[in-house]
Amino acid sequence: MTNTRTKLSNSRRWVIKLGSAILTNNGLGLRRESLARWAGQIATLREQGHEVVLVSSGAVAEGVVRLGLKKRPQTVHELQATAAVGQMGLIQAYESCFQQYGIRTAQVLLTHDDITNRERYLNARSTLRTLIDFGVIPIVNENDTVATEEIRFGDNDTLAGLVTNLVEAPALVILTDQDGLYNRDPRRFADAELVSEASAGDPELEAMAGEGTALGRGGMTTKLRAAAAAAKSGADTVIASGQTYDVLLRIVAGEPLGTLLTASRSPLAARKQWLASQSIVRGRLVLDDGAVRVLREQGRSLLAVGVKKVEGEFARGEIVACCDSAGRDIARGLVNYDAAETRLIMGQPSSRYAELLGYVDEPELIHRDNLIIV
Ligand SMILES: Nc1ncnc2c1ncn2[C@@H]1O[C@H](COP(=O)(O)OP(=O)(O)O)[C@@H](O)[C@H]1O
Ligand SMILES: N[C@@H](CCC(=O)OP(=O)(O)O)C(=O)O
Repeated sequence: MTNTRTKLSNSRRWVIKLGSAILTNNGLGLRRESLARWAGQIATLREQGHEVVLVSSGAVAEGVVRLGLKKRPQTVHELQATAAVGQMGLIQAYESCFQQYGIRTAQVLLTHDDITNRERYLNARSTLRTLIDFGVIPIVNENDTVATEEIRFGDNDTLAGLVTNLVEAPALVILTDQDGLYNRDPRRFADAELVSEASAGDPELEAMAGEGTALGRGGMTTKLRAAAAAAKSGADTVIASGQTYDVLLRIVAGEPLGTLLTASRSPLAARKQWLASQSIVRGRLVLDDGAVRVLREQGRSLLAVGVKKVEGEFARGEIVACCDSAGRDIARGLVNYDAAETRLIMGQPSSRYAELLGYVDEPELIHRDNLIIV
């Protein structure tokens, strides 16, 4: 076992992407027996203490059958309508598989815009994290009714990479119909060799990747891009075959299956480096001496009780600077409340947030994972 495989097996949270190529009967309906097998493995992972977020394709394939069509439609509006019909069946299939293990599931439909827009990003992130905290398995798919490029292209890999960032999972597994990334397309070259490990984002890999199948057309290119995106938040990616026996259990146990694409930084280090590189600071919080001390000396989160003054206008999720009473910058971080809300809760304990704001998001004003000392 390589060091990274061992490290990977210690990951608590896993994003697992199931692609059209293995999930569907050649684009006509879902492979329910395979789905039941993966659900069984995921139930075991949960018993072992792992958290799982699923990114699943298959809506169009299931819609094709439900609508009695002979083949996958061609036009974008027909694909969208077919996905809307099929998504019902997809979710129903997951719900009944997981129900056998007493596990609740939730449907989460996202577009890329939901993830790139800062505020919607934070909302999607809070919802997904809350679902995980509730012990629910989120089943994520592209919101095909409004997406156009992705549905035409048949790519849920990119979404899986973005979801990995969103839930800050240290590990992403992409299950497809090949054993992993080969040095060239194994469907076209019989002598293609499997790449067992490489760095995510290595430009040399793209040259090896070809197009995908007719149903899932992203092929290896989109999987490599997803791994590069996941690596930005410090996640390692494994690309493997969904047909391999007990594939998920074995990958999580650290067995060297498929292709491992490693991230160069840990998730926390990646986030802190991203924070340090951001130059736009939207506002300033003046802290009392006690707050300055716990931030600096104990690496704690910032609570509103330690804030004396709020300067500037900022939205939830933007970056603010924190300074001491003499005006010296001591930290910066992503703030959980906007400027008006922060003015209402400053100097107050978290227990009063609900009364002052009418609701509570997070108990911290800036969580320690989203804070760097400068
Ligand atoms: N270098 C490569 N290594 C492995 N598979 C490749 C490579 N280049 C292209 N492919 C193709 O990518 C396909 C998987 O991608 P895709 O059809 O998009 O699947 P999914 O629906 O799982 O996302 C494989 O069937 C394979 O033919
Ligand atoms: N979102 C769509 C299709 C996405 C898709 O096929 O992507 P992929 O599994 O990456 O080939 C669906 O559920 O049918």
